[in-house]
Amino acid sequence: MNTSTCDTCASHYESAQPAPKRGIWALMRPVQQRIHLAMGLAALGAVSGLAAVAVLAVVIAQLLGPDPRPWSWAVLAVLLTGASFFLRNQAFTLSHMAAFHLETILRTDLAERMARVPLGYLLQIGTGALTKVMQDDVKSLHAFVADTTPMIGRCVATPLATLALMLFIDWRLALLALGLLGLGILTMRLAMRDHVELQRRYDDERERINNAVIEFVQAMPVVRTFDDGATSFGRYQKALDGFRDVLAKWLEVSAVSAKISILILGPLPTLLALTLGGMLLFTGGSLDFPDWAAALLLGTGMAESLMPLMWINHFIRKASASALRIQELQAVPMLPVSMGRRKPRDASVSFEQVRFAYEGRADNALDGVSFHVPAGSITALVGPSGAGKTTVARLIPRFWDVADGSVRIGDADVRDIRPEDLMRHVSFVFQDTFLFNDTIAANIRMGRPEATDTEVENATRAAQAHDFIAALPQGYHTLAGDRGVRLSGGQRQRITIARAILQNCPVVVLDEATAFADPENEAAIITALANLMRGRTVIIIAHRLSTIRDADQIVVLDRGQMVEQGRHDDLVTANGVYAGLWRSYEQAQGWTLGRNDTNRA
Ligand SMILES: Nc1ncnc2c1ncn2[C@@H]1O[C@H](COP(=O)(O)OP(=O)(O)OP(=O)(O)O)[C@@H](O)[C@H]1O
Repeated sequence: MNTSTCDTCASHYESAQPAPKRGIWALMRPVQQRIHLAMGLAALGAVSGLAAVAVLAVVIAQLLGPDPRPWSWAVLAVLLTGASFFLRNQAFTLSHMAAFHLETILRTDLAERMARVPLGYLLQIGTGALTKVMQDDVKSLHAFVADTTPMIGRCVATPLATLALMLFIDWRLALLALGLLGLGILTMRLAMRDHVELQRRYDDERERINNAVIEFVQAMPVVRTFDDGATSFGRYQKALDGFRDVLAKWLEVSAVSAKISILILGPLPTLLALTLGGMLLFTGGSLDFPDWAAALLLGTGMAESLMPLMWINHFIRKASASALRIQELQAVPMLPVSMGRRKPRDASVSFEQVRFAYEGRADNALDGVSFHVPAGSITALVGPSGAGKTTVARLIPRFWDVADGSVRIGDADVRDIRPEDLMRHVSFVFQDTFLFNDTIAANIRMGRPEATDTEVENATRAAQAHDFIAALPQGYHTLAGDRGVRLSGGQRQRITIARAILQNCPVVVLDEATAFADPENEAAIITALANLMRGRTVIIIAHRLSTIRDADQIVVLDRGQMVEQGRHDDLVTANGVYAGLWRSYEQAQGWTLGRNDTNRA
């Protein structure tokens, strides 16, 4: 993206920097030392446990010897067992602390990034996908660091340490146990053949089910008005069938070998092999009883200690997928923060040769758009659907940055204005009003946190919202938002207007604010908007052309270009695009009245 027209932007999009390392281990780097320590402690705990078993074998040897006084060895076995518990416990405490720390780091980092990536990007990916990454994926990484990393330490250390001890005790029995272990690993690999492909298909099918469920639930009100839900339920059912097929295939491919590997890696086959092999050596006189007992005690668990690797692999894959999604979000280029700190000189707004294209679109959404909005005047953006009106409105608060040209407020390029200053100069009333899960007063106060109760009430009265708020069970202290009271679309809009009035910015951008209001609400909203617009520079998108008849200036857009500019009467006389839109608008109004008249007749 070209930022050359921005005078003093110090930083460029971060994508210009070399791509950082990807993957789960790269993401865990901030807590890497603690994780390594946790893995080391877990490994040491496993080795202590094995050492305790080996010492028990010495105790047995002592008991069978000529002078049976094994007490000091018994005490050592107890101490080693205690040490094993302690080290295991420490490893888990450490890994859990690392997990919490990593979770805090990731959540803070993602939240800070989300505050700086283009708002338009957030709109594009949608809140569902964003929530999944910030909640589920971060949680899955937490679980991996907390529970799986110490397990990896143990799984690696146990078979190695057992093998070393076995080799020390009797190399022949060690080789016997190793042979079984090899056989187990071989069948395990057989069970996991085609695993990568099947896992990919499994993940895909799961994703399809998730999407089908979301679609099924979200689209329910729409679907049910057209059919009985059979279409979307059909898609859901199909996704379930696909999932079942993958599972069946997986079972078919791996069931037998998985069972065999579980059997081989279980303790019994090794026990049996070591008993029979040991018996032969013992009766042949080349193995004494204590060594045999030690090999039996140690070797039995060697193969079994590999079993967790089967599911650890699954955890690593799951956490890696989460890590990649988190890193994708982290890689979104952030809007450059201005070092210029320019302040707008006045409340005028101008677009200068603005060109802008949405990512992935070959055509320009705006192409060379220039217009000037003098301070304190009202400019209406008009044009057919897809002309670029919303894009113009969204470039002012930097939902995106322009590709060429500039958007200026009081002669300062918006990219040179600090975000806080931009917020202080421009307020926005968009269609999709969002209310936080907090009291109505707190929602309005977001416009100016230090505002007094009287100021909040005055703004609310000007926004025609005081009466309905006062009538709510807890008045201004009623909860709004997700878990709060249900407010109508028009009521929510008036709360947003109150927020903007309280914010008291010299420039106001309105996006079709009255589009969905019912007649009663509409009258209230028009009064509220008139109060908001008074004395301010206003840029308004309104489909209902009657509301903008008196605008100081109408900017007519068509296919991303400004095709006309002027006052209503002049544009109607000019008989161009606006005149056509106006005629259609009047006809639509007339059609409605005509129908009503007919009905009445
Ligand atoms: N997020 C987006 N990603 C890709 N293209 C987009 C996006 N938003 C808008 N567009 C495209 O940019 C062009 C201008 O869209 P814009 O929403 O600004 O038009 P509009 O005049 O506000 O339309 P409407 O009156 O229907 O809301 C259209 O071609 C549209 O398809």
